[in-house]
Amino acid sequence: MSLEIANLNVSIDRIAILRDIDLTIPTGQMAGLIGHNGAGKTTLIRAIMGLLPATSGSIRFKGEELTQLAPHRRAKLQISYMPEDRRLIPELTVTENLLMPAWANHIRDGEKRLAWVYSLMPEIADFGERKALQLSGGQQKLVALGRALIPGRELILLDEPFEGVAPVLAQRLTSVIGDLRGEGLTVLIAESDDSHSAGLVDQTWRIERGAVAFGRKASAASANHQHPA
Ligand SMILES: Nc1ncnc2c1ncn2[C@@H]1O[C@H](COP(=O)(O)OP(=O)(O)OP(=O)(O)O)[C@@H](O)[C@H]1O
Repeated sequence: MSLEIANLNVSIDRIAILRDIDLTIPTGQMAGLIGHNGAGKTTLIRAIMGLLPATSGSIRFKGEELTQLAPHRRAKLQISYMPEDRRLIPELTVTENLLMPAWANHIRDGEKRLAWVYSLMPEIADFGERKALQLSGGQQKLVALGRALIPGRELILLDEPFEGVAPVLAQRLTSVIGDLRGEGLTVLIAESDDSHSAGLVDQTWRIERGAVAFGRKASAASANHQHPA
């Protein structure tokens, strides 16, 4: 079941921020959401998460109309998000930060999920006992991705995952996100340009001034996906 957004309008303080957004991501695919600063990427992600109400329109996932569901009910649909500013709890260890959504959402197999995240990113297992505040910005992005993956088994929304990250770590993030293929996850990657996501995604949606400008298939990524090397 895909993510299907239709005629979505979102206002903040009565100012229309998102206008008639139509966007679909088939299940298990990766999509890029590309737009300049202020185009509305974060607003769209927050609306999907239920952190901002829709003025009108529909967001459907797994057959459920999300606009009618409270944020904690959306979490039960195994939707999660990696915020642009990471929002780790600085005084907690990496492991504690990763397990936080499992505790908050009463996820029973949180430890198993943690082991899976550590297998995807062994480097963060190495500093699992360190406090989040001791990590570099790029390392924190890896941890924030891992934290999103603990509850996000169906749909994850990545808000500028590569922003402000040194090139080597950005490459590493790209590779980890690429490894999510075949896990059955539906993934949306917001970026100001497609420099990192172009090689990852099946399709790209462009957003300008709160409206989707166009969507297209990223044929190279689709082809790679269908015919893995
Ligand atoms: N709390 C708010 N109050 C008023 N306007 C807001 C608020 N949040 C966002 N906006 C406005 O909504 C528009 C879209 O912002 P949004 O953060 O979604 O853009 P973005 O594409 O994610 O860019 P950025 O990466 O700069 O955050 C911008 O014009 C912004 O000024």
